[in-house]
Amino acid sequence: MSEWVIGVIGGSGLYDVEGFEGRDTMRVETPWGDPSDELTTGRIGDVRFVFLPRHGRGHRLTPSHVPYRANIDALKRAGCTDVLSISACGSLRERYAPGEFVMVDQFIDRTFAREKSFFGPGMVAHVSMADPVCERLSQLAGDAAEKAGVTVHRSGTYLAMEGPQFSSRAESYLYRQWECDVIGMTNMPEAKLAREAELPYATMAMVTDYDCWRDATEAVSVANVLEIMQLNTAAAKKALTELAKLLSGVPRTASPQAIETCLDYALITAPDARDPNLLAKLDAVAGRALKA
Ligand SMILES: CSC[C@H]1O[C@H](OP(=O)(O)O)[C@H](O)[C@@H]1O
Ligand SMILES: Nc1ncnc2[nH]cnc12
Repeated sequence: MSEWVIGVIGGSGLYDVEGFEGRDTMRVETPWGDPSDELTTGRIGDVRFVFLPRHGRGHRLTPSHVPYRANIDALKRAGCTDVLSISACGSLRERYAPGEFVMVDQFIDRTFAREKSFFGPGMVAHVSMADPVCERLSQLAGDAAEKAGVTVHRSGTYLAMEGPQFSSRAESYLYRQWECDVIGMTNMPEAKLAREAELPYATMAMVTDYDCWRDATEAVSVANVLEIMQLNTAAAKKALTELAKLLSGVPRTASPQAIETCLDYALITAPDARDPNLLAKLDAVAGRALKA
């Protein structure tokens, strides 16, 4: 595997990426239903990208209704080697200001109304989420965002809440006590599913607001998120161009965290206890490990 194929999941405000050469769209069917939208493929320079708007074009899907399993399966079927999430988030820290980007390196998952695994009765797997993001991809995307002129924080804990309502002040204070740095509604279970699919995943979180803990600022609203998002998405698009430049001519090697083979240590169900129907659904995400 030597070519990079970067899957990009665009969040709120990022529904398309102009500037792909050889742009094409494709509908991908998955055993987990339809993904949020068509995939858009193309190249920036000589690097291949596959773009998927998380909430669908027109922002039709709530965070609870995003088909996370179908999205990750579709990106895997489309040949992605790595997946970059570009997401809006609220800041829980004074020093992470609106307009700045945070390369998330940890998550706390407080979502509760979503399918969180490709596995289940008849094929059980337990992947490690100790280090939930691909450090190499995170570093590269952070470097690219800096080259695009953005202030980038290289670590941060992302609290994933169910939504769709924003947090109460008491919740916002609590998450600060838990030492979370940013808050959003979507990157879990996405990161878990990417790991199950052996896809290196990183989150470029674009700060849009201070949630509702900060006395000096009005509480988050969609209006102020969208205002900042317009600036942030322009920067995110520039960052993708810079990422392509960084990857250009660099052969892809396996991730230093061996994410592409993590299922070798995760599958636990005995071969004769496996459910053939579930195995068939797992063809894209776990086909490599199940054949081994
Ligand atoms: C429009 S504000 C709340 C919304 O924005 C974030 O979405 P995404 O992560 O897809 O950029 C947040 O998680 C909420 O879904
Ligand atoms: N304050 C916030 N809480 C949850 N999700 C968000 N997305 C953008 N800002 C947010």
